[in-house]
Amino acid sequence: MSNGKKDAFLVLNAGSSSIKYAVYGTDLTQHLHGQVDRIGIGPAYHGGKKQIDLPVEPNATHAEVLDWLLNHIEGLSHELRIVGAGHRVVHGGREFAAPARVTDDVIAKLEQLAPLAPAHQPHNLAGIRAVARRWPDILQVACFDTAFHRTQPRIAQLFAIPREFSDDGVLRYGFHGLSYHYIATQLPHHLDKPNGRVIVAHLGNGASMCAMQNMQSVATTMGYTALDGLVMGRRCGELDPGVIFHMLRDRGMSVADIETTLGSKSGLLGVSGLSSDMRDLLASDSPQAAEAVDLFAYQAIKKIGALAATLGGLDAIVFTGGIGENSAAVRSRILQGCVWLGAEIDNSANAANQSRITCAGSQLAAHVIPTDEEGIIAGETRRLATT
Ligand SMILES: Nc1ncnc2c1ncn2[C@@H]1O[C@H](COP(=O)(O)OP(=O)(O)O)[C@@H](O)[C@H]1O
Ligand SMILES: CC(=O)OP(=O)(O)O
Ligand SMILES: [Mg+2]
Repeated sequence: MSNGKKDAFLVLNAGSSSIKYAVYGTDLTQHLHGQVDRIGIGPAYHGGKKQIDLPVEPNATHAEVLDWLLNHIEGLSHELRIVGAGHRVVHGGREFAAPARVTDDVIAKLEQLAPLAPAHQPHNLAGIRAVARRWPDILQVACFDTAFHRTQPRIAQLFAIPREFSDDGVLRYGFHGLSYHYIATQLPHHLDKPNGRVIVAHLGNGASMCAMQNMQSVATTMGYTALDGLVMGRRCGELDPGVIFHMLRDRGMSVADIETTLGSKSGLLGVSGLSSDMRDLLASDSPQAAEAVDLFAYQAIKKIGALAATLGGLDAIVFTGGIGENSAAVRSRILQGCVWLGAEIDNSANAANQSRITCAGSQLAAHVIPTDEEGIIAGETRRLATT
């Protein structure tokens, strides 16, 4: 405490279409929490019960939104003194298997990983730099999306390419690890068999699944980058690598064109031709929007089948992330494809976003658990601040 102000930690979580923030006391009491979403479409701010359109252009960048947000947070938190900041950093590569204090050397290493997470890492690093400018000399902690998946067995991390690549770190790292870490801490409060065979589906603008056994990651759908796996808002997910040769050779596309096409013009946006936002697609009567939603559900069902096979069966599935937490329609579509695994959906529990959305006695339990990446980052920031 200084000047009557209470010490506090700021948490920033920059996703591909959102920036979430929170401010916690040193006892981890949450003082503020909010987010700007729909970045790139028409940013809107939600904080507490307030939802406002931002005083920025509809196509405002993450950097412009961040600038507005830090001013806004400072305005809201004048009784607090920011003494540390924790950041979500999407790619930690091979080196960062645990949260790290940010130093110039750490920033340089994270910068090198930025090409592997172009929709995230630059925003994560911009957040670190913006905080350093505003609150020089405070402790900053980087918490990695990749770290939770380091428990995957080697076989789950390997691509079937020549060994020299894997030896150099071309491996399935997996992402959304802060979300999976939080959900793992919640499984004992929700599931009958928290140590059993569980698939957690983090369905947001980026989407992935994690197969857990004993609450640890044993397999995941994202890979070396966050492009692999499920259909996402703007990312293609699983793709035959031959399509890339076709784009290069037969369409004369550059590497940069291909990266933009697969990383920000594909997924729900590319298939629907309408929007990357699931809410827009569900509200639309266009056949292309319906096909995009069909493909999203189809790929999710397919990946559940594959992950359930690696687990040798399935006890529970947990939905989280913007779509997973809020869309009864999408959860219902996915669970209809899990009847063979013993899912009996409870439609009224599902419509109400309740914690358990399958009937009592359903062989496969399905749950909705809101994620809290910010809470995990705050805990880690305090841990590093006090050790
Ligand atoms: N009520 C809803 N129904 C369907 N989809 C929703 C709903 N609320 C949010 N979403 C979806 O969640 C996505 C954002 O998820 P979120 O996990 O917050 O994103 P990010 O990946 O940027 O962290 C939006 O693009 C939108 O498609
Ligand atoms: C890794 C990733 O896809 O994150 P997000 O869902 O926040 O875009
Ligand atoms: Mg996210």
